[in-house]
Amino acid sequence: MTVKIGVIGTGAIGREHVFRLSRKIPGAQVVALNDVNISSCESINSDFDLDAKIFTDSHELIKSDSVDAIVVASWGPTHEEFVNSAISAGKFVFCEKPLAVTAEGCRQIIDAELTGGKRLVQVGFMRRYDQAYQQLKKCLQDNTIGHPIILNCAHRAPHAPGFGGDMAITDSLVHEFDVLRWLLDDDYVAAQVILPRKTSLCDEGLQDPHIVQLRTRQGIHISIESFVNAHYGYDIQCQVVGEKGVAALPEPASVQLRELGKLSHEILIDWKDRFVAAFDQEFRDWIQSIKAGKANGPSAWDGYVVAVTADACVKAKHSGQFENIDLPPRPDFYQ
Ligand SMILES: NC(=O)c1ccc[n+]([C@@H]2O[C@H](COP(=O)([O-])OP(=O)(O)OC[C@H]3O[C@@H](n4cnc5c(N)ncnc54)[C@H](O)[C@@H]3O)[C@@H](O)[C@H]2O)c1
Ligand SMILES: O[C@H]1[C@H](O)[C@@H](O)[C@H](O)[C@@H](O)[C@H]1O
Repeated sequence: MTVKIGVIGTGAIGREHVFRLSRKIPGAQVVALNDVNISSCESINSDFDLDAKIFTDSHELIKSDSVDAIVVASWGPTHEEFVNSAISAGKFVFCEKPLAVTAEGCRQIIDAELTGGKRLVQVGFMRRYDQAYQQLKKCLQDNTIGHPIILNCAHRAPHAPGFGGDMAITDSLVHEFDVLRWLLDDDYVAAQVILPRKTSLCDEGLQDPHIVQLRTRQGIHISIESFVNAHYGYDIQCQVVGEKGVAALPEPASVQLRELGKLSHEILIDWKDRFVAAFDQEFRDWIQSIKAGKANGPSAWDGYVVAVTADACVKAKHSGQFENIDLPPRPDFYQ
């Protein structure tokens, strides 16, 4: 069986996903494209030698009989509308983060899925599929370092073009908010945001970096440095301090060089290169889950928890205080 896919949003990541679904993932075929910028769909068809039908109306693409499942990779504020439309059409939908830009929007998606009685939504939290994070999780599950007590993490990117307001939290740190609760099998109860001296090497008016502190139900203290204009590279760090040892996320493999009086390693620059294998695995799993008839990756509930966490962090950034993260009980549907 080939899963026929329609992709909404063919910008930077939409283009990447069309490429991987068409060239790398068995059992998938991209048959339909939609973007407000039609020329980006046309160039994808010609660059990847595809013959996908270009829809000018995203809702027509979602309803089309020729489309089995939808990938939403458009601008964040459009996600909620397209995911709800896919649920109404009874179709599987993979939605890039964020699931919705408000926690309330995520909650409504959960309600729609619960009413339909079937898990259809997967959210694009690809770090769970990254081998380095999986190795770190295995180390914690094996109790190698005892109970985790403190996490020291960093999310550094060279530049953040187009970033404004609180996007370092709502657009970037959402990856940490998802992957760390998955890593620890825990949930957050409170957040505080500390604002260090601003870098002078970013757009005027932007606060960068941030230090986000999270407290979990088990009492674990998490500190995440978000520095999205760090210039030197794309660098994701996660160190877990346990009762009897320390475990750190493995670095991406790179050749160790000794030359001209230096010992060096390359550091990646682009997020696409850091998580390429994770994106591939995420889509392999998604296609398998569609064939099996039930979405099983990061769920609408996970998208909701992340949105509640991001809201608390934004509030904490402006109040300077610890803010509570209040979650209702997780519905059995998402266990
Ligand atoms: N998982 C990840 O690591 C990751 C990486 C990058 C981006 N993303 C997410 O993917 C989404 C897209 O990001 P991007 O970097 O590709 O942005 P982008 O700006 O390059 O692309 C967004 C595309 O959406 C299109 N679009 C906007 N409104 C639309 C609408 N109403 N209908 C159809 N198309 C519409 C735009 O024309 C554009 O082509 C964002 O939500 C972003 O947070 C996730
Ligand atoms: O949209 C991107 C993407 O999600 C990357 O994985 C993340 O590290 C960036 O900071 C973010 O802006």
